[in-house]
Amino acid sequence: MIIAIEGVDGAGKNTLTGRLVARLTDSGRSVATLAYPRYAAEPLGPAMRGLLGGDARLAPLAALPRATAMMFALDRAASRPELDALTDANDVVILDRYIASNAAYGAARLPAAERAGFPAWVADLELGSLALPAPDLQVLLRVPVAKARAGAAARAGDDPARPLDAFEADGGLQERCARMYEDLAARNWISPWLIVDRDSAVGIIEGWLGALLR
Ligand SMILES: Nc1ncnc2c1ncn2[C@@H]1O[C@H](COP(=O)(O)OP(=O)(O)O)[C@@H](O)[C@H]1O
Ligand SMILES: Cc1cn([C@H]2C[C@H](O)[C@@H](COP(=O)(O)OP(=O)(O)O)O2)c(=O)[nH]c1=O
Repeated sequence: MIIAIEGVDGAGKNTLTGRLVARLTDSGRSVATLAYPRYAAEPLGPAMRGLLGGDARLAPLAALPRATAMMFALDRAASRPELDALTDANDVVILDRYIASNAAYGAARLPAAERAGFPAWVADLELGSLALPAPDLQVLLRVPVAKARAGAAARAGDDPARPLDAFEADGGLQERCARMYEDLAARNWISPWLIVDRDSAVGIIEGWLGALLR
């Protein structure tokens, strides 16, 4: 079973993923995780990092939301053997971001008139052309954008190796993204969604999984 954790930068996806792994492991489930984008995976990882980090050589690509989204989608397509192996070997695979990140961030980067149609473009590309598996459950970790931004900024301050990237530094983008996520979750885009906050997230997700894995 594939669960995707989604939300704006600094929402707490990585923290929640760790807590879920601990809780599920304690209850005897086998769990694996995978985080997208896969910065460490050649050949696309360094390009995605450069694109988000403002590498001037990639500026023409970074300026095009569809080109940027294509890069993230191709990273997922290239991860398919790893994703399939993890899915086969475990009860639960938790993904820290997946296809909906492209729908939310890509739409948020487009002019308003092109936004509404973008999630369908992503679904056609990733579920259609690239034949990626739909997640069984998508979790929107809902945190006020100002709070998430403060978390991302604190993390960047604590870790010199992790400065804010171009998307994280753009407050307007994060606000539009949060609205896109609300829209995707409200209409259960490509699969069922759960909306949770930081405090209740682990318990609610565990409850859902208990029913699904029975
Ligand atoms: N449940 C929580 N309660 C309080 N702080 C949290 C919680 N989850 C995450 N944080 C803090 O918020 C910041 C961003 O968390 P992180 O998990 O790295 O977010 P993301 O993976 O969504 O970017 C970190 O400083 C983290 O310690
Ligand atoms: C996985 C993915 C991420 N993104 C964006 C969201 C983030 O702002 C950015 C980087 O992902 P992020 O998870 O924030 O990586 P890290 O926290 O390790 O730097 O890429 C997309 O636009 N589409 C995608 O498919």
